[in-house]
Amino acid sequence: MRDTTATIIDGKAFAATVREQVAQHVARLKADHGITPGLAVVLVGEDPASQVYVRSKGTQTTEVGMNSYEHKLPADTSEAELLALIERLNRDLSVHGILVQLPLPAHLDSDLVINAIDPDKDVDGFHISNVGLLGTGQKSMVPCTPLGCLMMLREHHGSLSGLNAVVVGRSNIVGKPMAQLLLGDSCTVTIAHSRSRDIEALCRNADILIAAVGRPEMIDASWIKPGATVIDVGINRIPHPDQPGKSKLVGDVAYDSAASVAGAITPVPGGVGPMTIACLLANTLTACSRAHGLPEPDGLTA
Ligand SMILES: Nc1nc2c(c(=O)[nH]1)N[C@@H](CN(C=O)c1ccc(C(=O)N[C@@H](CCC(=O)O)C(=O)O)cc1)CN2
Repeated sequence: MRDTTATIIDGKAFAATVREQVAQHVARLKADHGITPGLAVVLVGEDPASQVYVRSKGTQTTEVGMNSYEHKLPADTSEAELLALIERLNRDLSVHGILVQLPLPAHLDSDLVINAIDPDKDVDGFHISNVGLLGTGQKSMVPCTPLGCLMMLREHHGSLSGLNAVVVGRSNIVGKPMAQLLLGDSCTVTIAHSRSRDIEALCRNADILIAAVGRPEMIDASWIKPGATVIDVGINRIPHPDQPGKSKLVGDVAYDSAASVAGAITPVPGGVGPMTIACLLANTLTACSRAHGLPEPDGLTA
């Protein structure tokens, strides 16, 4: 083990700079073209974490000068009602971005709902057209969490070309698009998952390790190559070890252990999470610029 500790990649501070850049572009869009980007967020049901995220999205959208449209629907909303709302938002010219907060209640088919969103307004980048465009290296809307990770990696490393990147987790919303983005930046990419053989050895080969499995503190120092950059996407609430009845937020990485070996690491909270919403604002600005045939903001897309 090295006796140094890792550089902390401060996602909270980075997200503030992204929001500032978005705000400056929005001010220019208003002043020069009389355009205000609009983001519609749809929440179905009362999942407490989703309510917090949706509130935060609304507040941050208005703080950067965009219009925020919140649609809160009851948990028993039918698929037909939800699809009708999406259709209305697709046609609404004041709405440039549409996001349906996940997870949806179990009776709703998430794939069907997401694929009903106009791909040009799909600021989550989850629509099958955007998935295909990203996978073939074409211009698309890019999922917010992986985009935030990529921005932090580019800022920390400069070029990522030729680096070994291991993504632990193969979800459609983080693992797979993250791997595509790293490939786009010329990394050598491995996607590891629960069935991977000797997953620790795979990870120890990584110059860049992305943890996106949703298992609290699964990855410790013994999985990490000395000096590697570790990006922790996990957000897991566990019982607080010292305060009975309270909970604590941890990532997929055992932070103290990992930080003793890694070269750089994102904390939880305050790492990837804040970048997710900042990138949602960046994507809304991108969608608005494209809709009006205006140049896309530099440094805010993949
Ligand atoms: N339609 C979508 N649904 C969901 C997404 C998404 O990108 N699109 N991602 C997650 C939830 N999420 C945004 O929606 C999100 C999660 C976490 C954070 C965040 O800032 N986390 C903080 C800690 C917050 C806390 O104390 O609980 C941090 O990590 O510092 C922002 C957004 C699932 N659904």
